[in-house]
Amino acid sequence: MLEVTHLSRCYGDFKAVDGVSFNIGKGEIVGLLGHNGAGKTTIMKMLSGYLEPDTGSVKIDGISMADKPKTLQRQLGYLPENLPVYGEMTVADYLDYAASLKGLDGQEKIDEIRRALTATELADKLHARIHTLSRGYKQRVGVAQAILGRPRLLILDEPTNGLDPTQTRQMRALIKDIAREATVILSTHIMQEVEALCDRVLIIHRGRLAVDENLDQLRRANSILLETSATDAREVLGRLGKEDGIERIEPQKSAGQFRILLNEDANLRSASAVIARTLIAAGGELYRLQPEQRDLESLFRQVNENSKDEKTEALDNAA
Ligand SMILES: Nc1ncnc2c1ncn2[C@@H]1O[C@H](COP(=O)(O)OP(=O)(O)OP(=O)(O)O)[C@@H](O)[C@H]1O
Repeated sequence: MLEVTHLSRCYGDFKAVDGVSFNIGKGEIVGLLGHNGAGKTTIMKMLSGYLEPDTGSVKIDGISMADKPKTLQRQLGYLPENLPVYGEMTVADYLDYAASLKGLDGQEKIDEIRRALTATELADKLHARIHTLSRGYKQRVGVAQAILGRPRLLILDEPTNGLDPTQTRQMRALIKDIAREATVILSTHIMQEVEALCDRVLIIHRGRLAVDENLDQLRRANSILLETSATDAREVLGRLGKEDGIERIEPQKSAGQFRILLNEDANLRSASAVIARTLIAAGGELYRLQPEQRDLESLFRQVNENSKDEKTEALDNAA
């Protein structure tokens, strides 16, 4: 549905986005995660056609943003990082204006504004001027304008930024609901946000795509933590091999603790059973045998550690 190829963008000499490519399928909710300044907003501005890339392309269903920006912009909804700027306008006037920009008119425009107001629970603020609204309500106005015209692609830049816990919960429920009809890409630097909402995560690090991972796959454990009295467990388990699902055994810092990496297609339960049986048969006591949980946090840490290693290597090479 969305096809992003080798997207790059500089501000002066500084490369904010560097060769980013990914595809997003229909109905996916994808989280763009990264530290402050990683390049998320710059990517989202290019996806929505508000900023031209220096190189690379953005295509929706094969149509290029560079060739048909107006056509594509009418099919997408964009919640920018900064909230609606027309503070003097009432919510009703602003949504009317935003709907016109999307090419809506007549009864269709009225129906769409009504739908957006209901979805964002804004009906009682219809005649309020935007600058008098709380941050959470302003954010809802931003989302309401983004969903006008039932966009097939929704681009949300930090949708829960500045919201209180109740508003955050409501906003997440709203996004999930919208995603039943549309593809959603949202940026955040909050890992829980991605965990709560997304099917897939793209981690941006210094303008580059460092990780593109399906969250279900990430959660699926593919390693086991073992603690045993058998300090020679490595040798004992060394008799097991790939046919038992075992890829590699890594001793940990403490004696008797091991990390066992399984083959990609290994069955966790049968591999655990084989490990337990083998150790006990060799006279070892088993204190702990548990799947290792891989999560976003460890992935995020890994990205930063890899980048530190690369920096150290570069410095070593330069010396
Ligand atoms: N208009 C601009 N002129 C110069 N530099 C810019 C401009 N916009 C962004 N940058 C720089 O580009 C880099 C990426 O910025 P961007 O806003 O895309 O990051 P981000 O991941 O969205 O950050 P945050 O999480 O803080 O919103 C940053 O170093 C930022 O200072």
